[in-house]
Amino acid sequence: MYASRTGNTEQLAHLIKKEIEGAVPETDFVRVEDFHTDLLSAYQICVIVTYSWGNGELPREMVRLYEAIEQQPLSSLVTGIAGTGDQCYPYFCGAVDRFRDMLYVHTVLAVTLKVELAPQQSDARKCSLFAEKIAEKINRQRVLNKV
Ligand SMILES: Cc1cc2nc3c(=O)[nH]c(=O)nc-3n(C[C@H](O)[C@H](O)[C@H](O)COP(=O)(O)O)c2cc1C
Repeated sequence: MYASRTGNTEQLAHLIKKEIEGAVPETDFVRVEDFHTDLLSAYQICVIVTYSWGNGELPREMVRLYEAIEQQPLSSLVTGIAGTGDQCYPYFCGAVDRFRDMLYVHTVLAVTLKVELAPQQSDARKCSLFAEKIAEKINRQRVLNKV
């Protein structure tokens, strides 16, 4: 799930999606504005990709998702949070940090990733590691749930 104004975060979301598809059989790829938060509990994994706004704030369109995760019982949802930002701003990728802190408390947070503006070739490896961390966490959850 992603939010993007000028395309950097959408590019990052596509890279992550490509990597996750190699690790997870069935995925949906949606802009956050098009996602019904009532469906969150139907998913095993939720990956959020966001830009930052204001002074390291969440984009307005991400607030509904943030609050829904905070309020719903999603303690076995495996999550990952990634984002793009600009180091010129004092709070680089602040929205990633805000999500990270909330997801750590309310879900099974597997991984975080911050990328400077548009993703570069060197970020592809980071996206691959991001997907690996998600897959590892899902496998661990499966083992734990069997015990
Ligand atoms: C008004 C404004 C405020 C921003 N505030 C921040 C910020 O606080 N922290 C940060 O890391 N980036 C900030 N950015 C940079 C964007 O998050 C960055 O350019 C991002 O890659 C945009 O993603 P998008 O192309 O998907 O829209 C800001 C950009 C604008 C225009």
